[in-house]
Amino acid sequence: MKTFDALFAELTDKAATRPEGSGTVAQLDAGVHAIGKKIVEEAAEVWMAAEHESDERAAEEISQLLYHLQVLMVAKGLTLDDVYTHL
Ligand SMILES: N=c1c2ncn([C@@H]3O[C@H](COP(=O)(O)OP(=O)(O)OP(=O)(O)O)[C@@H](O)[C@H]3O)c2ncn1[C@@H]1O[C@H](COP(=O)(O)O)[C@@H](O)[C@H]1O
Repeated sequence: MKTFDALFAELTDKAATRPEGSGTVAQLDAGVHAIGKKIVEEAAEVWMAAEHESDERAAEEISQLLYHLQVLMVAKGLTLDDVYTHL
């Protein structure tokens, strides 16, 4: 099972190596504005799933929100430590 830290390492590598067909690379190329809009969309989906759908659906939407937050971190050049220091 993938962890938050392992996903971040994977996305950081994708940004550096830019493999063909990577959705992450496409999002990074779209830029911070587009990634930010995706985060807002995913956050709304988390809310709706938590209030109206199953726990499994809510967990799935949360995983997608975490992914998009990580894409934004990579786009901004933020590290895990930059965030963890505020937890
Ligand atoms: N964990 C994720 C992940 N979660 C969410 N997403 C993306 O976020 C989208 C979720 O969007 P929705 O379900 O809201 O569907 P949608 O609105 O139709 O999506 P779009 O049309 O906006 O793409 C998915 O379609 C994926 O594009 C993810 N994309 C990739 N990963 C992981 O990131 C890693 C790198 O992926 P690639 O860069 O694609 O190789 C791999 O381990 C992947 O499993």
